[in-house]
Amino acid sequence: MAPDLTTATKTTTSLVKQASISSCAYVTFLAGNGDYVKGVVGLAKGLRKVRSKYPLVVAILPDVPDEHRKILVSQGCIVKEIEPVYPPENQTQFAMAYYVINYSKLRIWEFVEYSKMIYLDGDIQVFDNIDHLFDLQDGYFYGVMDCFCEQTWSFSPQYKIGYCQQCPDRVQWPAEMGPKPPLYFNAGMFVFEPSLSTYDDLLQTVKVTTPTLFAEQDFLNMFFKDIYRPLPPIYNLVLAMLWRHPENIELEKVKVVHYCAAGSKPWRYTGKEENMDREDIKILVKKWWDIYNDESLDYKNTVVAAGGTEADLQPFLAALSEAGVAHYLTAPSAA
Ligand SMILES: O=c1ccn([C@@H]2O[C@H](COP(=O)(O)OP(=O)(O)O)[C@@H](O)[C@H]2O)c(=O)[nH]1
Ligand SMILES: OC[C@H]1O[C@H](O[C@@H]2[C@@H](O)[C@H](O)[C@@H](O)[C@H](O)[C@@H]2O)[C@H](O)[C@@H](O)[C@H]1O
Ligand SMILES: [Mn+2]
Repeated sequence: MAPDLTTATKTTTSLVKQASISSCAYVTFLAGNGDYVKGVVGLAKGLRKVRSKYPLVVAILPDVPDEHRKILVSQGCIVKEIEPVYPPENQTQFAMAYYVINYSKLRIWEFVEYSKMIYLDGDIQVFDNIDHLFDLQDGYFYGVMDCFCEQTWSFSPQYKIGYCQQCPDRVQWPAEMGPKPPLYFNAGMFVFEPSLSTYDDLLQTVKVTTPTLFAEQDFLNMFFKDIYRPLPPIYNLVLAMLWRHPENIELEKVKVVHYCAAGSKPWRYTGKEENMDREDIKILVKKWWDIYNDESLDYKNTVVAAGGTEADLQPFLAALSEAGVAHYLTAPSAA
């Protein structure tokens, strides 16, 4: 017996009231006409599965095809087109050539219709509700510390001496190399506050900052170093931590998984790359696919499961969208 619309209406009204106060949202970034759109669809469904009460905004570059945009809207995402941001002309070899497009992530600071946002890469999945992170104290930049031990870091001074912030006593930072690097976050997940003044400052600063190995991730670490506050690794498991620093990870407590290790993107997974034949990796990839393939988590089914057809709920969905609240009502748990 589907709940009557009165219930849905009450839920809607309270959600609209709440959102207009907090105006929070998750945000991710999509570029190109390739298969990362699958990552974003998986993320949208994962946030629904954990019953997040906030919407997912997708900042897309102009090269994202209409067909992908329609898929994202059909999954309840708020799609916002952004212009690319390019670093100054440079001879720098990025750790991965395509990192140059990641500077475009900086546009999300312009989304000032939201007071606080959580950025998540498209190759991230949220397996437990993390809405409580929106209650973190304002005025800081929150993210999870990265690891410097993977091959992708081989051109960095840290890698060359075997130093990693995840185990600072294994190899001490030598005094002759100057001060120890400040704590460094992985830019695949962070909690931030959109602000036009910060946005302008970011864009001005990027124009005069020489690009380095990890592109916008290095840039953001430099820019926010004075207000950066580390979050526990459960909020952004950089997969390499499983084999580089297993002592720092309790996999059963992890809430957010970042499929950034080489060969770990679930939608391209073959199991052939180094470490990709590990049992924990196979389990995490399957967990991603279970959500991606779960039709009960599709936006259109969650609206119907809330007791109405999409047409019945249009006025309320429009109000929700206006208030920046999640586009869907909490459906009976799919699990
Ligand atoms: O062709 C691409 C490459 C990257 N991205 C976006 O940029 C983010 C950062 O790239 P990636 O996650 O591959 O970097 P990694 O975390 O693996 O270093 C991705 O998660 C996507 O959100 C994209 O949309 N299309
Ligand atoms: O453009 C630079 C990127 O740098 C980061 O990815 C890296 C980092 O995690 C390394 O520590 C890993 O070794 C590596 O595999 C991985 O690609 C961010 O996840 C991504 O969003 C983006 O900012
Ligand atoms: Mn990533």
